[in-house]
Amino acid sequence: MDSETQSFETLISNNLSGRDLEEFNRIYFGRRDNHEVRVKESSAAAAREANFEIAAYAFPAKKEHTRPPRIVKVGIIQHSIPAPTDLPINDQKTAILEKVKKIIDVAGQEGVNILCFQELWNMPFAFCTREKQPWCEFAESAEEGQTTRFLRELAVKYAMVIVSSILERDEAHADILWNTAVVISDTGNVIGKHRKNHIPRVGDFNESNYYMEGNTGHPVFATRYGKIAINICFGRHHPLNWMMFGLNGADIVFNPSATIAADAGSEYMWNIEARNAAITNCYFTAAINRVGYEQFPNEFTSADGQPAHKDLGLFYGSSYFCGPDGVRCPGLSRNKDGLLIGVLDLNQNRQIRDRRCYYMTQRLPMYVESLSKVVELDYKPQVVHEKDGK
Ligand SMILES: NC(=O)NCCC(=O)O
Repeated sequence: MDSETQSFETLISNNLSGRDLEEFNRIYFGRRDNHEVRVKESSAAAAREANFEIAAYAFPAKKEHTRPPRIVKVGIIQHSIPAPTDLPINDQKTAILEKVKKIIDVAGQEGVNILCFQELWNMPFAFCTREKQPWCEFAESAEEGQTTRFLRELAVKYAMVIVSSILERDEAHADILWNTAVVISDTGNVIGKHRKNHIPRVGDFNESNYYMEGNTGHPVFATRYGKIAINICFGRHHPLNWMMFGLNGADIVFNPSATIAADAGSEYMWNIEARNAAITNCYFTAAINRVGYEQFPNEFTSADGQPAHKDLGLFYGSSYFCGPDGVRCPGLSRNKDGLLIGVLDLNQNRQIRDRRCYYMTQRLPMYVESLSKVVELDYKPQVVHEKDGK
């Protein structure tokens, strides 16, 4: 699919209809009817005006006798960078904040309770360049930086929890950088932060030149609306990363990402990974990707003998939600900004756990024993060979 392809879903709906489309939906998404939820006319109008897509889907649970429903409205935003990357840093950042504020306002009007952006949403994804200047200047304090201050106000205004993935400047520790998700409460306080656990070393994703693997473990943040966690981008290839957030009690795990169609990002894997994590860990997942091309002033190479270039390739958007039963909703487009809203009944998590018993059958002690052997220097892989060719 090239950058002109609007989305996987439009490819399907342009070519299937009626019973065939229903059957496709049943087999691929997990349900015939996607449970689309109507957004307010004013939200649709604001989205048209600001040129972004808006869509909402419900993920209901069965009615229970002993617990009321736990319905949470969750919003995810994907967006392209609006300003050229050769503008002064502050101008670029202001342009992004102004653009995304229009989408946040619509999320607020829709009553979104928890909102999450794409990875490093307030800057271009410049790590492909390997240049330290000027890109390191985008870094900010997680607690007191411009972006957190900007979001605190909006969090209070809309009584919204906001998850904001930024390049963190750790002033308390010699000014080093981290790739950090900041969790801002609906009270405006910073509840805490999580630093990216798995840093890519693939293709043009040269992030390891800028920051190290995170040191915050697998925190789950207890918000007014539910327990949430953040598995930042490359961590989606690591099942144990997803697993730990589940073991710590997450209801919803966000996967703010910056990924491209080429091998390094692998668009065909995007649809599977956050979905598989939702299934195996019996929680909701929300996968969020950047959109568009980001052109940098200087050429860089990929160390693969191919010509130097100035962009990473297309960030293909396609953000989506998946429920603990593995049912997912249609994704946002591949080439347009968007706000996707999931109306999630968190009761579904326990209902699926009771039904499928994946936690009960997990065998953690067996894996603890095996893994503790694997990390030993003299580990011998458990491979059984045929004896003497007999
Ligand atoms: N941002 C990031 O970790 N990207 C790495 C490529 C990928 O696996 O998506």
